[in-house]
Amino acid sequence: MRLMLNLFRAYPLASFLMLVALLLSGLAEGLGLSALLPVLKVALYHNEPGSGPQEPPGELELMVLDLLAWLGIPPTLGPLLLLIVVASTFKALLLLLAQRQVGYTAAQLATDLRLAVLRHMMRSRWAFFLHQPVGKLTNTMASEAQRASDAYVNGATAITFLIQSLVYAGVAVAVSWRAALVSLIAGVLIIGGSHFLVRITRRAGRKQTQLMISLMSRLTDTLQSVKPLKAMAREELADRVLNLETNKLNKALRRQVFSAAALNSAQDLMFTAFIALGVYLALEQFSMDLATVMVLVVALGRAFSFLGKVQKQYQKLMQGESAYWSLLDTIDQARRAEEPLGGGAEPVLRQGIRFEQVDFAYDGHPVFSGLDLDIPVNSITTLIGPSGSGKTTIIDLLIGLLRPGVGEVRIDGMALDQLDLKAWRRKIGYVPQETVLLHDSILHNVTLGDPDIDEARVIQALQDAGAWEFVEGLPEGIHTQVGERGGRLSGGQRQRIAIARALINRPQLLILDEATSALDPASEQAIVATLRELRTRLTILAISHNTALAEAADRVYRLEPRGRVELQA
Ligand SMILES: Nc1ncnc2c1ncn2[C@@H]1O[C@H](COP(=O)(O)OP(=O)(O)OP(=O)(O)O)[C@@H](O)[C@H]1O
Repeated sequence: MRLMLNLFRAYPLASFLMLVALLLSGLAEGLGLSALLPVLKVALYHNEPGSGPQEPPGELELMVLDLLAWLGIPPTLGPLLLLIVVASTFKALLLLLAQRQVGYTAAQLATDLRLAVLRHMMRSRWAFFLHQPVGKLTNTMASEAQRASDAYVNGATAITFLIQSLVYAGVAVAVSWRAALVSLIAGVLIIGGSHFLVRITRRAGRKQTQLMISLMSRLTDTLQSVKPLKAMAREELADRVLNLETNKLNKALRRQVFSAAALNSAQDLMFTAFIALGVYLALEQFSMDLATVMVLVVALGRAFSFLGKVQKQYQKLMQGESAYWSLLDTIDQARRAEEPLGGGAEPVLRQGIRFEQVDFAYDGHPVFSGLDLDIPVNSITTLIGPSGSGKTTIIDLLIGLLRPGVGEVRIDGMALDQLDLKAWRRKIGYVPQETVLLHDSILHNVTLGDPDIDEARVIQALQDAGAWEFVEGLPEGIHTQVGERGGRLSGGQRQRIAIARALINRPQLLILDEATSALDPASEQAIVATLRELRTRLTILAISHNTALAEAADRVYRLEPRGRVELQA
């Protein structure tokens, strides 16, 4: 129920409207039911209501008769039945209104949660983001957000049923408070007795949330490495890894389904047995009036039935609740890891970039100490060096994704910490080591969906990246779909699209992290020629294992293991 309170606070107006509609619909339902007693008396005794042979009219009956008198309607069968129909219509309309509100809020909740996860993850520190398994994030956004939204619907439905149950119990109290009190105690005992089944579901729900996170992480990892698995005929490895997780998940699901079914059967049985006993005692032992007993059976029967439904909805709420808390926890962790975005000064790059006595370590493992580096504007600087020597780390420090432990990265003399980091990043065109294209057209892959970029600019960027020649030759040109992760293009073609993507926003600094590694010598030469031309208008920093980029560079820094850096040219 903590979840419902949380959500009521998050969506106060929607929740208030829902509750008002539910309460009014409950009142309308109660009114309809209250008219049942006089109707039965008229039908059973063919007489005026209130003049039955057995008992003087009760309070409830008098209340309905007073209402009819006030409305100027005669208390005969026709108007009484009409009153029931009108009250039911009101109830149905108000319930529909409340449920529509619940539906809107639930959909809004799922969207808000998904956006919050995405937004906070995007704003988090790079080191934090690197530790997040992709599968966990997809699971959070797809499955957990949906389960949390379903849990809200279950909670709201439980409240609807609870109100309806209270209305029926209220009518029963008005008819005979003694019978109602005994029934209430029995109801509480039945609900309390079967509550252990709800607890089983809650535990199974928590287990399901944990297992789904782990399963989805493994699944995405596996799907990303299908090619080597297939190439080496080792698909069954994936099967084995996933089998264990899915079996555990199956067990949790089985427990959930069984406890839900057990609750259903146990409740039905106990409620029916109790009502049968009640009818027997009322008619045989206490010689109660038949019409009164019939109304009591209807009112208490429905009150019990709704109370049972409250418990079942609560059980479902428990299933989904853990997904909501897990999702909030993910959001909270990302929020606490929010990346500081610098001091706010406008960055200017007219002279150059300088690393001054930079020390950097990953979790206590030093990569550099006292690193000095100069990257002058309008030139090509290339970093070379063995794998693991720290080339990518230098780039991450320059982008501001990582912070130096000691020393400064300066842009035109200004420390990166003092700059508006986002404004600095907007000046950068970045081509990563592993090119991942989106499952969309070449146009979309270059613009990344920015509607302000026109086709002419895309073609220019493709020309600058040396990609236009092959794109022009494709049947649908820039509208060609590249397939999943760009699978319909060759490695070199994908890299050139990625370079065009980096150039599209006319950056001042172009960073290429081994971006030409998949190119054949001719394509690489073409790119190098392009970079030489671009050098007149932008600053280029490249990591390369290939000689062509090193030869074209104005400066080459060779990185050695243990953080030594040598300027070669
Ligand atoms: N996120 C990380 N957490 C911990 N250690 C890391 C992390 N990223 C890199 N390292 C370590 O830091 C060192 C430098 O890594 P970096 O990726 O900068 O090297 P690189 O020169 O770019 O290598 P390559 O040429 O293979 O891409 C390596 O020893 C690496 O193991």
